[in-house]
Amino acid sequence: MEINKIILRHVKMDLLTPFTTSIGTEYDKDFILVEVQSKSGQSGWGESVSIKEPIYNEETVETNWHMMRDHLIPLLRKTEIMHPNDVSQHFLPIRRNYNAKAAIEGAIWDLYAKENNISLSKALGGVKEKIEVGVSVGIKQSQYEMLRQIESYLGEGYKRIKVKIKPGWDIEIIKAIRKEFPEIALMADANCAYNLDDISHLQALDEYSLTMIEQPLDCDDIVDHAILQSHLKTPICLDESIHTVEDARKAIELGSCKVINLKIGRVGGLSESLKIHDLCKSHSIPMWCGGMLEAGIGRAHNIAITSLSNFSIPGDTAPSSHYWSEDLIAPEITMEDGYIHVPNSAGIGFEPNLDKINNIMVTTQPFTI
Ligand SMILES: O=C(O)CCC(=O)C1=CC=C[C@@H](O)[C@@H]1C(=O)O
Ligand SMILES: [Mg+2]
Repeated sequence: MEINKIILRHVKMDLLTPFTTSIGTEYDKDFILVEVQSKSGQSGWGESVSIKEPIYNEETVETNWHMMRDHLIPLLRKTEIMHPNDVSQHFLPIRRNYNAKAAIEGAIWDLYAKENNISLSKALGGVKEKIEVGVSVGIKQSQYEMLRQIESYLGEGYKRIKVKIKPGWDIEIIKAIRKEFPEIALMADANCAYNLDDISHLQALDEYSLTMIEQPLDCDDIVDHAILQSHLKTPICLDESIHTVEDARKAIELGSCKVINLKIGRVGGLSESLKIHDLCKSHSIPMWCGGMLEAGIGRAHNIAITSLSNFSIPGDTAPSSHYWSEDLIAPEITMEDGYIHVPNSAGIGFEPNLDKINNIMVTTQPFTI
């Protein structure tokens, strides 16, 4: 692969509706788009999932820009990329900064798929032509508002409902949801809001047939989740705790979880995602693709990875119109009867809308390679 230019774009988009979790509320998204150009004239696109504040992980838009400009892009100038799998190897000397690494690596995967005239899904080993879509419902002001929102999402066809919980907004809201919707596929995401003193409290959730409880304990924990899982009937799903395939191996070996939420940005890119996929598949640990309120570029990458066989649970891959008044890709991502079709055109299968991107741009900088 003959990459000769990388363009970083810091953009800002307003969310259609604020999104509240146990760690905060997002009203808009600042994030970085990565365009990788090759001598062939093709462009590959990636999107960083880092947000303004370091509240989900330690990265921010600012740290991304610094890491990309001062460390990751200079590294690429000194190395040769024969295949996208080489990128994460070249990035190994740099610790963590997984969101920044994934955005660049994802753009290179997209470029590679385009230059080989195959979809990103096929380049990754995808097997599905359409994926089931779940939706993540933020914390609401009241039970009534939550129940009406879920009713509305079910009417749109979503295959799985994920609700956010935290101390004081957990047992009662899950009980109310189950009373009104006894049969739906329902899961809860705690975003690290509990600790081992809450074991008996969380055991109360076991009677509501949740498909999983996501990340109940600390964001870097694997050991205590194993203790908690031994006390719960409900499967634990890990999100924030899993940064590498080694984390996933340890979690599986310790029995810390029975499901893994895969986020391409959290694990440093698609190559690591494939390793985690194959490990989970070999241990019969089902996966789903988590969301980070991505715009269309990042969402397109999520659709591609979700087409792999072990992604057996609907992910947080709602269509463009769930998040944005206008997405930054054309065509936008749409959902039919709770499914999104996996593009079979080259690369991520969606073109960047450069007019939209220029209108929402905060700053941009090109780098020659
Ligand atoms: O992208 C979506 O639709 C779901 C977003 C979502 O649930 C999250 C986004 C960012 C951080 C977290 O609060 C949360 C998650 O844990 O998945
Ligand atoms: Mg989560």
